[in-house]
Amino acid sequence: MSDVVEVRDLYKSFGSVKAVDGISFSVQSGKIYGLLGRNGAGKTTIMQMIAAQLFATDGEIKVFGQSSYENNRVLSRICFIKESQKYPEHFLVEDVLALAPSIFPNWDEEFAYSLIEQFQLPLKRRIKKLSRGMLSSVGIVVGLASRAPLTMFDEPYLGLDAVARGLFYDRLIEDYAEHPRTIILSTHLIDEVSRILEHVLVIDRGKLILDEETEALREQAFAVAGTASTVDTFIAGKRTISREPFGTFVSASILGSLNAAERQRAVALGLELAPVSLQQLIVHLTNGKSGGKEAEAL
Ligand SMILES: Nc1ncnc2c1ncn2[C@@H]1O[C@H](COP(=O)(O)OP(=O)(O)OP(=O)(O)O)[C@@H](O)[C@H]1O
Repeated sequence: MSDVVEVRDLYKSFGSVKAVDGISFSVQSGKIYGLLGRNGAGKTTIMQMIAAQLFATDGEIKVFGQSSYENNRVLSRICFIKESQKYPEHFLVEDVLALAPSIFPNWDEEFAYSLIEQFQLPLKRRIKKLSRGMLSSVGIVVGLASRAPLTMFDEPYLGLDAVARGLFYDRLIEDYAEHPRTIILSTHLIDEVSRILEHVLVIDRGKLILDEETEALREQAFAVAGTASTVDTFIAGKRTISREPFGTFVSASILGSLNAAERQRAVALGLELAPVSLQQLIVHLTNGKSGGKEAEAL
């Protein structure tokens, strides 16, 4: 698989703030990446540098094998949907759709209009009169219908309700299956998006602290649920990430994998086994690396 983005020893400072502090990673083609981390971790700054909207203080970024700065061949293959996307003052929703084909060579107009309908966006309304959620929906429509080979969504769902977020995930995964491309999604809602992420990059205070395939991560832990005493007997001696009581029941997350005999024992004891929450696992794995409480909630 070829690399769409290669980031090597990347630094970005704003005065004394080290927003990005020596990061290296690669993004492979045809995968969905989650760029995760707490507020101020450096996610937006990294995406801005990939999209050539910000100069690095030091380090190297290659996108499709080249520098993206003032490079139209590369920039025409990137769609970057920002959290605070700005549009010209007078723009209507339909003006955004009319402009898009000149920016994105793979723009699919029919798909765009079907998304506009599904997100219930008013074509004739001024962008500046849209609600926060509607504005996010416009970004999502552009991001999806652009079909850009590298599409980056930076917290694309501010103000979006759960129904609209579900619609976004469903349309993204369906369209991605038909038109494979590389997607980087920055988000705090890890569990909500975990089903669509194939790879996670976790940033903490400007540093990359986790770079892992989602499947490999999931195999590092499991959840077990049942009556408190049975769960406690089963997890004795195992590395417990969390233990949550629900009345007389308990659900516990354990680090490590189970062999066949242990699985059989769990079933015989009447316990339920399930994959662990990605959010919980990432928080646990990153706590040690980030030095404590800071990673408690991503
Ligand atoms: N233009 C700027 N001038 C000064 N500091 C900045 C600037 N842009 C970002 N920063 C700082 O750089 C750090 C990283 O910010 P960034 O926006 O990349 O974080 P983020 O991970 O995207 O956060 P969030 O999840 O809240 O959007 C923060 O400390 C932020 O205050």
